[in-house]
Amino acid sequence: MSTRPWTDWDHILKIDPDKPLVEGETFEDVCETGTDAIEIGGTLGMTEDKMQRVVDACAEYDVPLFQEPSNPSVVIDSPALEGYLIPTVFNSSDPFWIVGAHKEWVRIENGLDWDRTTTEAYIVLNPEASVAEYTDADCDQSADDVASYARVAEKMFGQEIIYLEYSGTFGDPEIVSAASESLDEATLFYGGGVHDYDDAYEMGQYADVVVVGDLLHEKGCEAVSETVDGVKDAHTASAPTK
Ligand SMILES: CC(C)=CCC/C(C)=C/CC/C(C)=C/CC/C(C)=C/COP(=O)(O)OP(=O)(O)O
Ligand SMILES: O=P(O)(O)OC[C@@H](O)CO
Ligand SMILES: [Mg+2]
Repeated sequence: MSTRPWTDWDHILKIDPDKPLVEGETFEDVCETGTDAIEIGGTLGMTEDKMQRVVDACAEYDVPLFQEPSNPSVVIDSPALEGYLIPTVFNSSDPFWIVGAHKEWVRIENGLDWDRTTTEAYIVLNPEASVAEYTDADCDQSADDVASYARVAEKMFGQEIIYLEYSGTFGDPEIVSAASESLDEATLFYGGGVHDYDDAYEMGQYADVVVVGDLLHEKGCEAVSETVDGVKDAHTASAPTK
């Protein structure tokens, strides 16, 4: 993996292996949406088999593939994967989701290929999302709290990726803006409820990378491509920043 490829990304498409594509669309279409990278992962219903099927279906196209496992048992070892983005949930009330699952993974598997493995420092902010329930996240966080978590993740824990996760709902741009201002070098991912060009443009003004998930499964590839345009236009309009 080239070093820190996410520093060049604007957009990630997250494929949930537990959800079908829109009827008539193929993984080739998915790989041609213009996204910079594909993350494969979801919270519920994950299995190694489902992960493997998506990786295999995308393997022959050019877009870089990353697995984002929601627990150690679904990690797959595949040469088609450019790397592994391993969540750690900073605002989880259960240390298992901050460092415990990771310890178990390393204890049992010794991790994988460290050169291809990076953590994502999640701050989970939609209490209705499965990921919030799954990780017992405390989502009641002000802009100041989120900005401080982000800064702690970067400055004290050396995290390269900070991920504001609103999975399923559009987040608060003021919170995303505050997090963005609190970071120096780390890459800020934003994900949640991005459904069209304007949503992507709005969050793209603050986030380095906008992550789009459900839209692929609900509306399809053309809608996803519009979100790619939205975030890229936002970044062009505000360049040069970082
Ligand atoms: C140590 C290893 C290998 C794994 C543990 C990794 C951790 C801490 C996972 C915590 C959960 C998490 C942050 C999963 C990432 C994927 C994600 C946020 C998917 C989106 O989830 P939702 O949209 O809430 O779920 P559904 O779409 O499945 O309903
Ligand atoms: O599914 P959506 O709401 O687009 O969220 C994207 C991603 O952040 C989910 O992990
Ligand atoms: Mg989801």
